[in-house]
Order: sequence, then C-alpha cells, then structure tokens
Amino acid sequence: MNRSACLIFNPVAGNGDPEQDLAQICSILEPQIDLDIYFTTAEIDADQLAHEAVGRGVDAIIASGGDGTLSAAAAAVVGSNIPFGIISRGTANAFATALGIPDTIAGACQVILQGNTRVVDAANCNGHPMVLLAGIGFEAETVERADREAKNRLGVLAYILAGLQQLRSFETFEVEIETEDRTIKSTAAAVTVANAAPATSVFAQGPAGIIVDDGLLDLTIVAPANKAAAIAATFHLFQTASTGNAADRDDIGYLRAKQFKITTNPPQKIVVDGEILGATPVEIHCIPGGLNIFVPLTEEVEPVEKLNRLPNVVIEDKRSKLL
Ligand SMILES: Nc1ncnc2c1ncn2[C@@H]1O[C@H](COP(=O)(O)OP(=O)(O)OP(=O)(O)O)[C@@H](O)[C@H]1O
Repeated sequence: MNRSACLIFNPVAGNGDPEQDLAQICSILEPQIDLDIYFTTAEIDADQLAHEAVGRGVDAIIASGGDGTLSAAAAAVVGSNIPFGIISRGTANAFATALGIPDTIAGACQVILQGNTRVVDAANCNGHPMVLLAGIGFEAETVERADREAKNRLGVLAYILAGLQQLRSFETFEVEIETEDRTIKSTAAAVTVANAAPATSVFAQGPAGIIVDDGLLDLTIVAPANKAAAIAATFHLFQTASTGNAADRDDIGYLRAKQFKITTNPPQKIVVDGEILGATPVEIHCIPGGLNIFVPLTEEVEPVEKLNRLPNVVIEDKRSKLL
C-alpha cells in the first residue's frame, strides 16, 4: 500500500516555474506516496495549512517553497511527531542546508522517498516557533532590505547587496543577555541565537559546530568597534565557518544555553527563520526533540583508532575470551 502525505506548495516561491516544479515533485513522489496537495495563497499561509493537516492527523507533511514557507509549516508541525519533509524552492535555502538536506527538487524528493527521519530540536521565540535562528540587529536589517522584488531580480545576491548597504549605516547597541544561570551585558552590532544554521548564516557561526539535537541554543555576539572591524569580523566568521573552526577574535563571543532573554537599547528588529518578527526584548527557549524530519541516510562513521604501529603493542580481544 502507498504511503500518504499532505504537500503544502507555495506557487510564488523562488524564481523557477511553479507548474514544472510541481509536476516534477508529483512525478517522483506519487508512484510511492499519495499526495494531498494544498497551495499557499497571499491570505492562507503554510502555517495555517500545516496546522490543519496536523489536525486531520495526516501520515506526513511535506512543505515546498522558500525558507519562509518551510519554517512556517515546520512551526505548525513542532511537537506533533508527524514526519516532516522539505523541498526547497527558494532564494537562500538555509533550512535545507542547515539540516543537510539536498536543495534540488529531485534530491529532496529522494530523501522523502527513503523515509529516514531524525528527531531534531526546535525553539520558541517570543511565542513563535523557530527552527533555525533568530537574528537581532544587523541581520534583521539586512533581511528587511532584501525585498521580494530584489530577490526575484537578483536571487541570493539580493541578500549580499543588502548586507553591504547595511554595513554603510553600521550601528551598535547595548545588549543584556540572560540565560538560565547568567546575565551578560555588552555592546553589539549583531546577536544571533541558533538552533540550526547553514554556514552562510555567518553571524550565527561563533562556535565551531551548531548541534541540532543537543537540547541547547548557540548564541553568537558580534561586537566590532567600527565599520572596518565589522568587515573584518564578518570575513573572519565567513572563513572560520567554512573551515569548521570556532571564531577567534576579541570582538566575537559565543555561548550555549537552554534559553535566552535578550534586551537591547535601543530596541532592535528581530528576524526569525528569515521573516521579520517584531523587535526586542525577546525570549527564546529550546524545544528538545520538537521535530521529526526526513533527512538523508548517512553511513555510520566508525570511531577512528590507530594502535597497530605502537611499540610492543598487545591488543587483547575480550570478546573472544567470552566465546
Ligand atoms: N499564492 C501566493 N501569492 C502571493 N504570496 C504568497 C502566496 N503563497 C505564499 N505567499 C507568500 O510567500 C511568502 C513566503 O515565501 P517563501 O519564503 O516561501 O519564498 P521566497 O521568498 O522565494 O524564498 P526565500 O525565503 O528563500 O527568499 C510569504 O510571505 C507568503 O505570504
């Protein structure tokens, strides 16, 4: 018997041809999965459609669109234990990259067909579900600058140009960060709290690796003294993220905690999973194991060991004694 799933499809996401995209998805999935297809509209978003699907008790929910659609649908699925699949068709595709899911339609569909799922954390930001990250300050301003029209014209370059423009009006703010056991006060240009983040979300890349199922959130604070330092700090984060190292500059700090309460002076805009969501103060807490996501099958990595050339080495296999 075929599996079944609710497919939530944003027909205006990205720059592709939505009819072709949908036809491709159906041609790959429908031989094995009965799809019940719902389209987002300007009035009915992925969040509402996913909520309704959860209410109907569907077997699986698949969302296809840009990061906005995927995050909104994921948010509605948090805590339901319903397997969730994503097919990225957006500009940045941060959601797929952060979770190691292919960002091509064919690749993403294969992952769903394989049926392998992984339980990952989610988070809650001022009452709204969050899967990837919340950006305060610089990143929020950049996202706001990269509007729909610019994204249609320029794709991911729209974010880069918006970032460069934003750097011209570089500003810092006072920030107070409260965790379950500490309060930290500093000045900052950007504060990012990540549950999961692709390497391209540079302002989330203070720590060496963001673990998506550790029950903790990673906060990065970027506090450059001036524009030149801001550029250098951004470049440093870009480099360290690409090489998998933790940031090592005095004006970049990071810490892990289960929850953060962040207050700024003056108030700063917040972007959550790519969408502007009000302004500070903000409270964010981790929801351990909140999502059950279709992810690629990965080969088990054998623990590495190297013993055989040690001088006078003797290795005794205890299991053979028991036989
Ligand atoms: N049928 C529709 N007509 C107009 N707007 C829509 C429709 N369906 C969804 N939207 C809007 O699309 C936005 C979400 O777009 P989404 O993030 O999926 O794509 P994107 O902007 O192309 O991708 P990215 O976030 O990667 O830049 C939401 O603001 C939603 O209201």
